Amino acid sequence: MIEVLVSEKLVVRVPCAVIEHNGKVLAGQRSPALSFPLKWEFPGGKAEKNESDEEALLREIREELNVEVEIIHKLPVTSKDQGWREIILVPFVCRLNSYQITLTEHEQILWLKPKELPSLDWTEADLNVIENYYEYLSTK
Ligand SMILES: Nc1nc2c([nH]c(=O)n2[C@H]2C[C@H](O)[C@@H](COP(=O)(O)OP(=O)(O)OP(=O)(O)O)O2)c(=O)[nH]1
Repeated sequence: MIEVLVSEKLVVRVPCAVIEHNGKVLAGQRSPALSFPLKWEFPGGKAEKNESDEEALLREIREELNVEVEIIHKLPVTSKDQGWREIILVPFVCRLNSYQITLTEHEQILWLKPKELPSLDWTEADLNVIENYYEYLSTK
């Protein structure tokens, strides 16, 4: 995991995936046992030492969903200040390359049309990701 102290604050880099398939997007609900319990997120997780954002993303998606994805587009980085640490979300639009999903960490997943995404209770940082995803869709 890469954790950098900047001005006494821990900065954590978290690549995450906006996975598209058949016009829908995958949303994952966090486990009740984790931080941000039961909030919705884009699958991904903290990068490890010496890992690029892309490598970390592909590894996390394999670990959490047991599928392969292909990166299509990098969305703007967004951050969430938690007081004691700052989470830097690095979102990538991805497509599925294998289709048999097995959940190892999430409580559940949902496939939603892009316009349906705001109906879920997302982590705060993800609201920016959704806005940036809409912006990306509008330019396609
Ligand atoms: N994967 C992912 N994490 C997110 C999103 N939004 C958001 O605030 N986060 C936060 C939740 C976690 O604190 C962190 C990702 O950490 P992680 O998934 O590798 O591990 P974790 O739940 O055990 O993390 P932690 O909070 O206990 O340190 O980023 C998101 O869309 N996707």
